[in-house]
Amino acid sequence: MTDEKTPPAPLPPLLLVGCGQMGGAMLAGWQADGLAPSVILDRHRDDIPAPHTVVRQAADLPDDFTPALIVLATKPQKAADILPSIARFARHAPVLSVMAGKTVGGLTAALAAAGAPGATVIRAMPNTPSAVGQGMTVCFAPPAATEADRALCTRLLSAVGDVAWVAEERQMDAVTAVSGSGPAYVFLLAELMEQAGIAQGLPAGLARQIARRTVSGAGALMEQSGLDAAELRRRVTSPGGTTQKALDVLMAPSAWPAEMEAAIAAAAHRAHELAS
Ligand SMILES: NC(=O)c1ccc[n+]([C@@H]2O[C@H](COP(=O)([O-])OP(=O)(O)OC[C@H]3O[C@@H](n4cnc5c(N)ncnc54)[C@H](OP(=O)(O)O)[C@@H]3O)[C@@H](O)[C@H]2O)c1
Ligand code: PRO
Repeated sequence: MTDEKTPPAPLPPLLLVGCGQMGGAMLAGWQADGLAPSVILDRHRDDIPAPHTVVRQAADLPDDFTPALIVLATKPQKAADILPSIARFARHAPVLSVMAGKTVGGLTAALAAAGAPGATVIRAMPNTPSAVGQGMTVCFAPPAATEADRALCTRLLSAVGDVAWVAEERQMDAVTAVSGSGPAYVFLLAELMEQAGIAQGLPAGLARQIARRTVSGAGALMEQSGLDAAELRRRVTSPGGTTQKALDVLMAPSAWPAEMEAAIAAAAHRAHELAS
């Protein structure tokens, strides 16, 4: 008998289409987890070491490559250009799209028109903390996807963070607005706290250090404590103290509560628009 856990299955060979901010973030995590020799299509990357192969244009994709999964990580606006060039691989391997907005139905139809009828398409919305294994990815699979397809996606995406699945595709727009775009809201918070610290007379370097560390430290505390965010907030807020004065500004009904709701609604609306 041994207490040692069975190691997870090795990550399979991928065709990664687009290796920019999001594709690159996921690839960094997958490389750290022993990704099998894969092919990356991106015109800008020349820094990805063996055993992986980088091609700059779709015409250079090797005919004899048999990926277990095709990951689509180009901008949604480029989907129509790229899909015909990868359709030949989609006849044999499922497609995992991380493109905001693009629907399973739309991608499946485009692949069928490009010569891959009946291709299996699964959607995922990851975020850039995947680069450090702290990602949050939410997936949607249509009924045509098999349990093996779903397990493959879960295995791959759990190598770079947490994974959840939704049963209704329309929920992907809200997910995109909250966790896909969400790191940007948190980074903005760090930026604004730094600027406000400088406005209060702090040296720029110190303002930067305390803003960044406060954001990352609060995130780590939330993660490790498992407590509700609201309870952690209350534990900082002494009655009649300094935090309460700041929260009176931020939590006014027309301030952050309304602004965050409007911001997330705007992002979700844009995700919906990107479908077409
Ligand atoms: N960034 C995020 O935080 C995030 C989070 C979740 C989901 N996503 C989704 O992930 C996708 C990628 O976003 P991103 O921010 O990573 O975009 P990005 O940085 O522009 O990455 C896409 C990469 O693919 C390359 N590319 C596109 N078409 C190509 C072609 N035909 N041949 C060779 N290379 C090609 C692009 O080069 P060019 O720039 O020259 O075209 C670029 O290097 C989007 O659909 C987005 O909705 C992004
Ligand atoms: N980045 C992509 C966008 O801004 C999708 C979520 C995060 O459209």
